[in-house]
Amino acid sequence: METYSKLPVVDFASFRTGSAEDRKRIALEVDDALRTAGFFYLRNHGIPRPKIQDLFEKSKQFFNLPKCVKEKLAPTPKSLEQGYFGQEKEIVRGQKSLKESFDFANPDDSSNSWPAEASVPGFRESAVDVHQNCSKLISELLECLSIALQLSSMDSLGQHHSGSMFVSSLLHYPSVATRMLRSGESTRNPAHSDLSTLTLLFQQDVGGLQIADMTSTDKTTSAAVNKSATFLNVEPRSDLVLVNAGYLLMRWTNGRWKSVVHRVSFDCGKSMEGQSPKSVPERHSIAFFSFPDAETSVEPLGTCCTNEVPKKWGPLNAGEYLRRKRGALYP
Ligand SMILES: O=C(O)CCC(=O)C(=O)O
Ligand SMILES: [Fe+2]
Repeated sequence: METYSKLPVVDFASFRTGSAEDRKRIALEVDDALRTAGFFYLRNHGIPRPKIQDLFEKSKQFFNLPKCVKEKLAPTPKSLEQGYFGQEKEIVRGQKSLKESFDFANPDDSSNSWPAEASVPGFRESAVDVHQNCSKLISELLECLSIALQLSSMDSLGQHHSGSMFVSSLLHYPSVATRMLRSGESTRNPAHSDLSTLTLLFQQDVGGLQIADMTSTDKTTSAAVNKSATFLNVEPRSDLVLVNAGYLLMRWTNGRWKSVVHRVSFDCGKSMEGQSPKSVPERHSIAFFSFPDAETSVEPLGTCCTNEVPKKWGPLNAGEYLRRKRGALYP
């Protein structure tokens, strides 16, 4: 039987309350985790668990609504990334993913579309509350990253993240026949790396997330990594939040921090005992993606460029990059 791999666990408690040395130590731990695994679990992240559990409950009620009700919330061309995405709507390298999601942005964003209050009472309130808590955690994490990168407060990463481009995504992977996933006929979430600077991921007790061991391959594109790398099974931890670096943060740090390819399949790390081997149980997760403000020019930071590792990329306009990438994902 396969097992779960060990991911770094960083305790964030003393980042808020500790001394300057405590903050520096935590920044170094995060730096190390992002240089190696690209992913880490955060303990004492400060978001109350009941709030997350409540949103998982509301999310389940939402996905249980009739398809025709959910589809009324499909994004319009104007609100490209917000609303309901039905199963098989996302196409990556010609492969359809067996998942549905509901995405929303900054609570003030007029392009958000919400279900009628009576259909899932308290859904919007719970979602906005968690979104705001995640935004606050992102600000603290960016402060921590800026310490690791030795950036002055004027140049800190937080300066470019007002929250106007943050997106929350409620995800549901319905139960599916095991054979469909094993044969590669279908996928739950195809191998990809995130576009974000940082991503937060909340899980319950159904796993399935797999992360590429980037030391096992010399490939870099998601498709090639998917074929050639060893994938590590992530143990789902409902008490911790999973944090990872996306493409924009990798580019900003001149490759110092890895944007690691990952995918969702069935939970290989879990004993199949007591489960029906014919199907894999449904999985719910909540992802929060932080992006820099649209006008930001993302260019490798001076503190990340050396003679040994010269600047690898030129400037990239964050807003244009996102528009281009999202347009390709949801044609
Ligand atoms: O649902 C998950 O566990 C992962 C989701 C993910 O990787 C994504 O939406 O980018
Ligand atoms: Fe992802």
